[in-house]
Amino acid sequence: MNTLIVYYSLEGNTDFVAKKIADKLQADLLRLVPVKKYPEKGFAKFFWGGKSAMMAETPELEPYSVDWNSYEQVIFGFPVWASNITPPLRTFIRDNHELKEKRLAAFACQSGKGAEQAFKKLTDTLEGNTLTATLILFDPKVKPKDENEVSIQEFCDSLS
Ligand SMILES: Cc1cc2nc3c(=O)[nH]c(=O)nc-3n(C[C@H](O)[C@H](O)[C@H](O)COP(=O)(O)O)c2cc1C
Repeated sequence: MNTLIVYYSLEGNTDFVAKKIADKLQADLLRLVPVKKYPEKGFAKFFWGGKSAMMAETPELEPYSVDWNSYEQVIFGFPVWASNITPPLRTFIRDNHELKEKRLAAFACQSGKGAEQAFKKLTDTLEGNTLTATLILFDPKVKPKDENEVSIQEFCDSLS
């Protein structure tokens, strides 16, 4: 199934997983980049990112293009922020109503908890569409584990 992986990553964990999934499924990658970058370090990172997620902001994105006729399936990837999806993904979903017609799945990276809640909030943005599969990983780039490889493979198997 022709698949597009749409993701945002601040610190590389989601990017790490997105590339693994793309490799296994022969999927294309679209990394979302906000025009105004989020701080990457210290208190400012948690403060501005957390606030933006809690307020369900929709930041402007750097230009991208998607040929929607080419894809039957879209996989969203995001880091959990304040038990929510990351704002750049919210912008993408708002701007691409073609998603209503696609098979959708999602994976989330987190350091503690909140992914289940974030998936519920993600589903709320999907105009009645649902997620066929979800995957949660714990800081997979900085804390690599064999079990992550297994769960990534199972996720991909359930989608192909
Ligand atoms: C602003 C902000 C808010 C976060 N909120 C949560 C949270 O609610 N729950 C959690 O488990 N991790 C939280 N994290 C940690 C990230 O979700 C986690 O480190 C993730 O693996 C980072 O992915 P990335 O490297 O692709 O950015 C937060 C990180 C940031 C920067």
